[in-house]
Amino acid sequence: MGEEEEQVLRWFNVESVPADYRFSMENRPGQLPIPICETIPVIDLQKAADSSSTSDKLSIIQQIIEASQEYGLFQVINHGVSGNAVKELLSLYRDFFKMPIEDKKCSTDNMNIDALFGGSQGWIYKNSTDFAKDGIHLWRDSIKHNCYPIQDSMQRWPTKPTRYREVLSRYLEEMEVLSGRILEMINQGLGLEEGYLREMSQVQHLVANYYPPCPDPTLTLGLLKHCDPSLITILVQDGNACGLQVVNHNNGQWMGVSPLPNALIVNIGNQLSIVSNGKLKSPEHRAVNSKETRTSIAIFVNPSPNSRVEPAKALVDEFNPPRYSPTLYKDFLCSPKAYVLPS
Ligand SMILES: O=C(O)CCC(=O)C(=O)O
Ligand SMILES: [Fe+2]
Repeated sequence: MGEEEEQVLRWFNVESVPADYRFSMENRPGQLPIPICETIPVIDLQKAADSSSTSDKLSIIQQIIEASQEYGLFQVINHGVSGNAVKELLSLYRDFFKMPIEDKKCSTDNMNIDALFGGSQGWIYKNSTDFAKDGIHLWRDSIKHNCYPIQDSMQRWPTKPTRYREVLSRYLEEMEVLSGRILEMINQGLGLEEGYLREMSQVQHLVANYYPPCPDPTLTLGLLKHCDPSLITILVQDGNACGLQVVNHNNGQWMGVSPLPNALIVNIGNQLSIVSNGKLKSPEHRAVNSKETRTSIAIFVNPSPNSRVEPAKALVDEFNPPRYSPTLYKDFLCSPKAYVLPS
């Protein structure tokens, strides 16, 4: 089937938003675009590279900690991830989502959360028709799978497009380096013992989100309000549309995150909020649609399934009692707490 012919058959190829994609008045974005928050920090990591001075490094650490306290989110530039690896990754998912649905679905039935823990499952592909909140669908397709360890998990990734494994593994190797650097800086900024976050953070999983053009984005949502169940999430986005929004925790208003070319977005997840005993914020965020296609690829850097997640002892004393009780990460991920603000 030619691409044009296939496009005609695709679920989003409609002139107006079908009733079962229209969110209620209180959940839909309503007015769009909403203002971009210009004060979300854009941090230049070049200055934290090995050859830079100690005071430059400390200043970057300070910026990361402040951004994580104030917004729970920041962008990084000069992050060391090869521009070519990013370009190839974006092109890969552009091609992946264009494929016919039979090629995107995993042939293994009964996919579940095990897929994220390297179980025997493959990947989870969701078409917009699979999603429903109160009978309303998200304007999004997505694929999700485990990425750790890269070489093993790769055997269970898609094989179409044929370059899938090669392109993604290259990007993930770079993500391991970048996430290690960022976590190390957060570790230092929080005053945790050396390697504390690195040790608890080896597992990665991936979610790629495809938000097709939408005839009326004021009515629909790409992703509902949530927090990430990770330690940190590193997100790359394709397209110029402003799709990611975060809640301003001072006034509860939505703010747009600027789609900066060549930047990566770093998002503090619930696990890091818990480990830091609430010092770092895990932001509530959502994805809105636009008239243009937008794709985002999120790498979730997680604790291993059997690790016990709790406030770090170094951050707890009689004046700062632990705000969260210990939970095994795999239990947390399957609980209703996984995607909401930690309490
Ligand atoms: O598409 C986006 O910008 C947000 C993606 C996201 O929040 C997620 O995958 O958890
Ligand atoms: Fe998210």
